[in-house]
Amino acid sequence: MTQHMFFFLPAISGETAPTIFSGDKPMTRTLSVALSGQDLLNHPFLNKGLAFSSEERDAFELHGLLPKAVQTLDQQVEAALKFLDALPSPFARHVHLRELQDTNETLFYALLTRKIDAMLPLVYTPTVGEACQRFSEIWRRPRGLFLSYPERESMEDILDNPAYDDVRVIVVTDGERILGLGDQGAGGMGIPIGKLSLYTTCAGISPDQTLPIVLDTGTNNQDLLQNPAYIGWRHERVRGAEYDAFIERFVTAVQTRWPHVALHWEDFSGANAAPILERYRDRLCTFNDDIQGTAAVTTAAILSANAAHDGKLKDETIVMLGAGSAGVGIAKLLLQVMLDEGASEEDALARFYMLDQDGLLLDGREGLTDGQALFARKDWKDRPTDFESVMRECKASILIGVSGVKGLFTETIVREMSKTCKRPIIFPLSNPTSHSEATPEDIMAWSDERALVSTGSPFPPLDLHGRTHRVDQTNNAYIFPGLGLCLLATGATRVTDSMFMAAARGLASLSPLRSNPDGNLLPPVTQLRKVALAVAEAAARQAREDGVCPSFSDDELLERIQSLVWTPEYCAYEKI
Ligand SMILES: NC(=O)c1ccc[n+]([C@@H]2O[C@H](COP(=O)([O-])OP(=O)(O)OC[C@H]3O[C@@H](n4cnc5c(N)ncnc54)[C@H](O)[C@@H]3O)[C@@H](O)[C@H]2O)c1
Ligand SMILES: O=C(O)C[C@H](O)C(=O)O
Ligand SMILES: [Mg+2]
Repeated sequence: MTQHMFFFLPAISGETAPTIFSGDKPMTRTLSVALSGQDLLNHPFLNKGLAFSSEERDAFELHGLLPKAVQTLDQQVEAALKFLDALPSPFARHVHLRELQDTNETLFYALLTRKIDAMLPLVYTPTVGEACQRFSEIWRRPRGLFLSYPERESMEDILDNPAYDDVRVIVVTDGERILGLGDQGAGGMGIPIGKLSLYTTCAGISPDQTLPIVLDTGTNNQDLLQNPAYIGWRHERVRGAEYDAFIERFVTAVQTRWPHVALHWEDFSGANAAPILERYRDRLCTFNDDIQGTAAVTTAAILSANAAHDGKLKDETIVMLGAGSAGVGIAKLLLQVMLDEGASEEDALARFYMLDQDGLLLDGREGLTDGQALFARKDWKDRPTDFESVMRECKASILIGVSGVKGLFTETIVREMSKTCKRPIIFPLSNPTSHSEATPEDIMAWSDERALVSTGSPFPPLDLHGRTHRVDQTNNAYIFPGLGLCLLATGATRVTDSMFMAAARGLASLSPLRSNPDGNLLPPVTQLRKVALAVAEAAARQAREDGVCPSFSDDELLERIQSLVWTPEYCAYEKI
């Protein structure tokens, strides 16, 4: 395979995977490259476009293939920004950025790392949602793997391709619950691609060590099934034992091919996400981002709010609107915080009110999962279970929206909550923007500007008391890149819940609110690199404590984390 060429430097130490750069600054290194001509230009990881020097153009037979000008990476970044600016919509910018990613990854990541606040909403939430919905229109060239049910017998052969020898982290989806947009079938591929571009942008994981995968087990989205241009397997979703066997085959194949890989599950339906996590979490190094990553970032934001007024979580009353992967995941981690604060399990559970589309979860309701049953109320007999009534009666101080439904946090709800709570914590976390339970602007107006608001998708800043206030984005992007970095650096064999708790506390320690009473709950997205390093370090210490990785010293941990960080800069090439 042309992609498997000799462009890596030797591993830096021990089991650490090969990296091109070390530390946060690029080292002026020379890379030995075997490709030349069109093959070199077609290799997104090696292509430099007009940045090939004239000596390199001699050595790699590039004359004639490139126009005469030689540009620097800075000039390329400037030109790309100008071009992006002129495009008519975020979607058009997403499509152009994806093209850049597929043709020149160094330039793509230089743009992302230098302009992360502007680029994040384009390559990730919310624009990635539209990209998934329109994936059949924008699919241009292969990136990652589509493993379809009808081709399951070839799965192992597909993974065997030497092009994937260096893969260390996989993000996999089956596309059934893409953000709040439902079943997007094979179009769900936009999500693993977007998540992995954050592993590189925020945590510096080298792009050639990442692999996005869609398990194409069909779709029940009628629009896709009837769309002649649909790129996926035109078939209703495979369910039950056949689905489980397909997932089992996939996990076994992954484990055989890459025994030390970190496997990240994303955007599976509520019915499949938790059972898959439970089935595999003790078998390999794996986690579910919607359950565990979301729990950690939400816990971090709430711990930050509590710390600001010396409060304890065990004294709060929490309403969770949405009882799926995210809702149950968040509630479980918050419950653990209360237990750590010294609450009894009974007292702590009494602090939770969890609702789904059928209202408050009550003990004995049929069809509850184990996670939901834990939070089902035992004390609510013969009382109304609809959201408004529950809010009226329970006097919530924290309201979290993970329902995927726009507008459920109404004026009545927010005003009701603000009557009994001085600083209501209100987090409409559903994505994308169009599915948010409320806008920050409305919440602030309805709470007389007293609420602590945070959303899942990016929102414009607020004008509060004459000051501009950034809206926090409580999104698992604050956790998974750093967690992935921790897994690669430590070689952890398992991912424990306490590693997510440590990640949450590590993130909370960076809260601007700690030093400024008017500050935000979370650092800005411009600091996601710093955040990823802090999360990686906190999770790595916990991994060591939990005995799921060797007992590295603190210095060794830090060194291993830092040595993995890849920086998007060109290096010089010499011909093999
Ligand atoms: N901010 C983040 O980092 C983050 C992370 C994960 C998920 N999310 C968002 O959270 C939402 C849910 O994700 P999930 O993985 O938990 O999905 P899920 O399908 O597992 O769960 C959705 C839950 O919402 C409930 N629900 C649906 N309609 C409702 C209604 N009208 N009233 C009350 N509850 C209702 C469902 O019954 C279910 O319990 C999505 O929009 C997703 O984008 C955000
Ligand atoms: O993808 C995101 O922006 C966060 C989360 O994983 C989601 O499913 O909404
Ligand atoms: Mg998700």
